[in-house]
Amino acid sequence: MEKHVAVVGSGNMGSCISKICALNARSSTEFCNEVRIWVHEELIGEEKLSDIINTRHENVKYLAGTRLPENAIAVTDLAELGSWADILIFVLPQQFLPRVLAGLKGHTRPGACAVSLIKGVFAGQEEEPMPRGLSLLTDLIRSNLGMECAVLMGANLAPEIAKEVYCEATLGCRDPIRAAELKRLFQTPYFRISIIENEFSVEICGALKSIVATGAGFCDALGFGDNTKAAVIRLGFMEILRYVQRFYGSAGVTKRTLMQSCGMGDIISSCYNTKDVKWAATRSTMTALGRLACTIS
Ligand SMILES: NC(=O)C1=CN([C@@H]2O[C@H](COP(=O)(O)OP(=O)(O)OC[C@H]3O[C@@H](n4cnc5c(N)ncnc54)[C@H](O)[C@@H]3O)[C@@H](O)[C@H]2O)C=CC1
Ligand SMILES: O=C(CO)COP(=O)(O)O
Repeated sequence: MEKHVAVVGSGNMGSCISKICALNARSSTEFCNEVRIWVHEELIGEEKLSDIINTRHENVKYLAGTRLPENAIAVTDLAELGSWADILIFVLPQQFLPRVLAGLKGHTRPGACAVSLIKGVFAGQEEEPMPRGLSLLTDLIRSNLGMECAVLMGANLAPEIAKEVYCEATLGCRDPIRAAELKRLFQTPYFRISIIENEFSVEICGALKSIVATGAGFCDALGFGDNTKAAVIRLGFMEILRYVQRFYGSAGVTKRTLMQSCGMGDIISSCYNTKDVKWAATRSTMTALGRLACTIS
């Protein structure tokens, strides 16, 4: 039976991965030709974004200039999507995940699985019906939807993937048969997938690299050069290693994972060109942090 593939999220990266999956599905007998993308509906002028994607085959807001395959179909009903999909690929900013999971809960197919591309951790607040404190985003997906969840992380700047410029990604998946299936869904000549069995290790790398990228952005804001930034990257990398050994030693995060695209690769690209580094590098961020430091001291 052909598997139904759904991408939950239609931003920069969601559109890129939809394009990849739709092209791979088109030339495969393993996956259903139609790949559905869940769009958080918004108006672009007078037109709905989902209508624009389905008629012009371009996500004009989040990935303008890239043609999406015609078998990538935008949808807006989460429950209907959940009831249809065998593989749910989550790729949306983490703050929206709880609401999206609530919309999918109770509307999933038996035997369906998930893959998360979302980088970060969930910080639960008291008033939310979610766990308090820090949780892995994949644990939220597993516990809310009752399905296995793999991860796909790497040095994967969406605008470059959209131009089909070579990059690598790491698939964290403990089940070797599912890992091979997902690799067939995601891999292209310009998007090369390596498999690591330890899902947790891949996910935690994607979460922690943002802290290092923020440090690299502060270097930019302070006018430090590339030597200092290289030191921040090296020290940040060592700190990630120490952090995971100290807090998750038994979870088996190894240097092998850290040397993959999800580790070393993502830290390098993120310290030069992500929203994290750009945010940290702005003068207003530095001014706000300076004020905060004065308040604390
Ligand atoms: N695994 C990987 O290698 C990569 C992962 N990412 C991750 O993918 C995630 C998504 O990033 P992008 O696609 O760049 O996002 P983006 O910043 O381009 O797009 C924002 C998305 O949020 C949606 N949105 C806005 N308001 C919403 C709401 N109230 N509810 C639900 N959705 C809403 C928008 O429709 C849009 O799809 C992030 O967590 C990012 O870290 C990004 C690049 C590579
Ligand atoms: O992790 C990322 C790319 O690898 C995400 O980058 P942005 O946050 O700039 O979208």
